[in-house]
Amino acid sequence: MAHLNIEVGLQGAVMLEITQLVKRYGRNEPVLKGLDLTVEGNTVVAIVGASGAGKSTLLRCINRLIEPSSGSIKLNGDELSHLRGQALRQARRRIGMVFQGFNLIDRLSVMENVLAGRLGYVTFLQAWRRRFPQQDIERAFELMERVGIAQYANKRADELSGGERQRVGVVRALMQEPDILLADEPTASLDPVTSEQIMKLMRSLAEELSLPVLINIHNVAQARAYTERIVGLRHGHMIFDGSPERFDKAALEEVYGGIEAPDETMAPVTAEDSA
Ligand SMILES: Nc1ncnc2c1ncn2[C@@H]1O[C@H](COP(=O)(O)OP(=O)(O)OP(=O)(O)O)[C@@H](O)[C@H]1O
Repeated sequence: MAHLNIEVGLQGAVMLEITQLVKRYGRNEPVLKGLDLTVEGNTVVAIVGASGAGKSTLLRCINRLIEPSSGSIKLNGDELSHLRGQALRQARRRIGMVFQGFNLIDRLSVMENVLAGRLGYVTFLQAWRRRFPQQDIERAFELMERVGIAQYANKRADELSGGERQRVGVVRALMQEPDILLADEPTASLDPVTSEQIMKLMRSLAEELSLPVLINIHNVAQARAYTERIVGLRHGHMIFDGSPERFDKAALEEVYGGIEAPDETMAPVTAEDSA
């Protein structure tokens, strides 16, 4: 597969800066309790933690699917946490999202699903008539070629395997020309081999497109093998932030509190895995 040489986002390194982020649902105890996180350049960051630690809440605050209770979220210096209406829609297209369940429209073709990533850029009429600019179609083919799904462009999305569907999800997110990619358990619905292929793909794309990627992931072995930085959440606090090499058994136990930390999640990082 060819490597990409597509300019995405702004010139220079992208920076996400989260300061003292708090999220409370209703009157409950906060789920995120004053989180600070800065991500730059093309770093691939794994967010790990036991179920309920606040991983999805963090990603949803960043792309503003939910409203942060307080704190600041800046993307390339622009404050996202208070945006509304048109400004929020414009900010959202700078944030690509990849989902565990792929979130494709089954009855539409792969190409139509991919072009959905451009909906934030075209007029209502263009979208309704499915008249996308030629350059969008060319970019779609280039990205589909890169991830190995160009031959399925005219197939219905529900005719593809899980791994192929997730590649469609990744391309759709990249069609937004995002400044950052967020992935919420992107491999949890896939078999182990396909999961590793998707992790490897996201890592390569981060490098090729100079895109920071934040991945919520339960599989610690994959986090260690395919990301450059691990952030561990526990009860809404960040209790680990470091390289995969530093994420040892003690760190694992601290993050997971002694639960959900089976031995196989400590599989060693190999050179081949990290390629
Ligand atoms: N919409 C909501 N309303 C109320 N509470 C919520 C809502 N969404 C999440 N929560 C609660 O917030 C806490 C953190 O949830 P979150 O989904 O962020 O955790 P997570 O680390 O992503 O877990 P998992 O790995 O199981 O997806 C949980 O206790 C959850 O029940």
